[in-house]
Amino acid sequence: MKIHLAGPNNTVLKDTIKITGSKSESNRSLLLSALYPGIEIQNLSNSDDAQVMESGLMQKKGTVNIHHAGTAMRFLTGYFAALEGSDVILTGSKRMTERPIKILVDALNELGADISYVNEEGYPPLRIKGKKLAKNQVSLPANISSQYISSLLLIAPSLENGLELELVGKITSVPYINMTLGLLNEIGIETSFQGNTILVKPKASVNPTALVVESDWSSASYFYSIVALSDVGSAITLSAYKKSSLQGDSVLQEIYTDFGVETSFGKNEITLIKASDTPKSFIDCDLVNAPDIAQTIAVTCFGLGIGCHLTGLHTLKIKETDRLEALNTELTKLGADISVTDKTLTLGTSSIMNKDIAIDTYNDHRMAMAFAPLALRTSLVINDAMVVTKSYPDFWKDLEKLHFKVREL
Ligand SMILES: O=C(O)C1=C[C@@H](OP(=O)(O)O)[C@@H](O)[C@H](O)C1
Ligand SMILES: C=C(OP(=O)(O)O)C(=O)O
Repeated sequence: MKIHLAGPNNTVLKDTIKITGSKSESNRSLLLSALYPGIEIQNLSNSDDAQVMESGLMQKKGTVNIHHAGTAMRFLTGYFAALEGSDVILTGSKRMTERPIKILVDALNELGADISYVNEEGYPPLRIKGKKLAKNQVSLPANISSQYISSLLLIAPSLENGLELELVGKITSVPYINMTLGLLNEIGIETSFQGNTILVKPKASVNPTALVVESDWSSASYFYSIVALSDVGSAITLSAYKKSSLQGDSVLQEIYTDFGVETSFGKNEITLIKASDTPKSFIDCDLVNAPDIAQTIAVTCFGLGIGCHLTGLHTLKIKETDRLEALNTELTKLGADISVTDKTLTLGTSSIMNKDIAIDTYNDHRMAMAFAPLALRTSLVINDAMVVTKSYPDFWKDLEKLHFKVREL
């Protein structure tokens, strides 16, 4: 579906929006509840990625297709590898067959798993025959994707002797590792993370617990961008959020002060307020701990006409699409002065914004959602707009609530 998007007539925005649960917390919680009966999950994400995770966990034989969901691909690889009696082909979308998984497969096979490649070595689809994993120590490179580490950590307490992981190299996306450990701790599993070593103690069963998934901070980023591009006095309330979050993308609160957006916490909610019309003139930001908000920040800077230098982006090339190339192409179409390397993005100060440009989304939900706030400055076309269902199925409905004009073409 292709849409034409225009901003609201009144650009002082006021509304309240309930955002679905974090897909990262949801997919971890779903896996833990499959391993440990008695875990109840509240505010589960309604995203495609959580749905494929939930149905994947119910299978033990045959083909399991997780479409575009990186977390489901990586977490289910660990899950099936340690699930005695399972025999599955784990596969996904065409893009998923291009996203590397060798580091995780090598680590699991080293622990005693039986995983082989159906086609190309190092990439899905995988043939996984579940068995008891005999060893409890392994080391793996930590600079490509933290999801490999989280996958091992999630099954770790169910292994007879727990797990000791040694992380090699510079660790990327650290908050996601801490999120995994935080959830293990919430259900009573002991862990430690010191230097490059993570330890997880074994646990045969857990007490009945409710895991309350916080709403998704990466999804909140699009409203930060909308508020940044709106007029002073705008106030958008989002629920359900906690002051002490497991999600690294909650760093948005600090980053967006540079764009004049203040965050105030209420009970289970945040209000984003456009407090000032004088954003910083240049944004310098290392996003190694929060890669999923890179697209949002780059587009906010472009919308405000301010330059930026974003670093720590080396993982963006292996996500839903090569996000650095996608940003380069789409922002150039809009008139931006942009350059990218394989780990950085630089945007020059610019006042040009071409009108009615059709934004391609490359099967990447974040391309569609990151560009949408620009409708406050110019009308846009978003191609393949329903890509948003990967993490945020109600995104366009929520923009209509804010009086954006969303017209199907
Ligand atoms: O563990 C997770 O839930 C995630 C980890 C990050 O991936 P990388 O560790 O591959 O950067 C992030 O980009 C992804 O959206 C979700
Ligand atoms: C990278 C992402 O997801 P995944 O790796 O889980 O597909 C994302 O949602 O931005």
